[in-house]
Amino acid sequence: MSELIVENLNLSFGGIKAINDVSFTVEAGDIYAIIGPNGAGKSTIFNAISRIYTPDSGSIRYRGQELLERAAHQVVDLGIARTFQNIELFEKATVLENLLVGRSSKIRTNWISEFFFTRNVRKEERVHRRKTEEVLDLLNMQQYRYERVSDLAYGARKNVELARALCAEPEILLLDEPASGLNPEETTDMSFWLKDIKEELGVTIVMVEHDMSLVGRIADRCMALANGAVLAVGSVAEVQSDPHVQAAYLGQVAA
Ligand SMILES: Nc1ncnc2c1ncn2[C@@H]1O[C@H](COP(=O)(O)OP(=O)(O)OP(=O)(O)O)[C@@H](O)[C@H]1O
Repeated sequence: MSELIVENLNLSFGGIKAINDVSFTVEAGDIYAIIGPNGAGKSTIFNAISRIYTPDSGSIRYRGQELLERAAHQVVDLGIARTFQNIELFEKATVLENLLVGRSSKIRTNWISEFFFTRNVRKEERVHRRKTEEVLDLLNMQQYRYERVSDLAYGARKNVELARALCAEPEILLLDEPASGLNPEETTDMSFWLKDIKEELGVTIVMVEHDMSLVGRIADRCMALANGAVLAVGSVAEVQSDPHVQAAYLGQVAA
């Protein structure tokens, strides 16, 4: 089943055409990789899906619903969570506190019941804590629970960001460069976490990634972009062997 259908997306910043008639489809349960050289438009696509940017034209349908008719907070409520290229966490807060922030889209009680700390609030808090513990277990992060984010190494902070996105119980996870800044061992760990998230939680993953070793290991489908336009779509092997991709993307990386 198609989970996300992007059609004829166009987005310009002044004279720069960041996205040029981009269309692609993500099937439910897949890991879908978006690759391309710097400035290709990868993050802009994520920002359009999560409604930070409004495209000039086109359509982004998630399970049949037009996302361009929704505001950013509604996109999260629909089950789409994301991470950012540059880690965006509350640095002075603990890991657990950051994860509880990830639960905010699931909070159903209002400020009056919270003020009086009613039974519903206590019950809801238990559910949030249980969910965050499940995520900590899944990503093997229990030992970091009470650590301040600012005290963690970079690789661990990347995991916290992933964990926080998972705490929203998403159906689709948009990951902007999950392996950037990670060493080879951490990248291997990340590939296992992402496979677990796909296989154990059934979450669809769309990831922007430069690290082709990670993409090759886990992506079911791949789209290559350059200058805002689609160069090739297919399996990772098909996309990597496409002559347009080799010229535009791999050529630049090798240069
Ligand atoms: N807010 C913005 N204002 C103006 N131009 C922007 C803005 N965001 C992106 N761009 C431009 O749009 C184009 C696509 O940028 P984008 O960040 O999507 O590329 P990218 O493929 O994610 O690159 P990278 O791999 O370096 O992150 C670039 O030319 C970029 O300079």
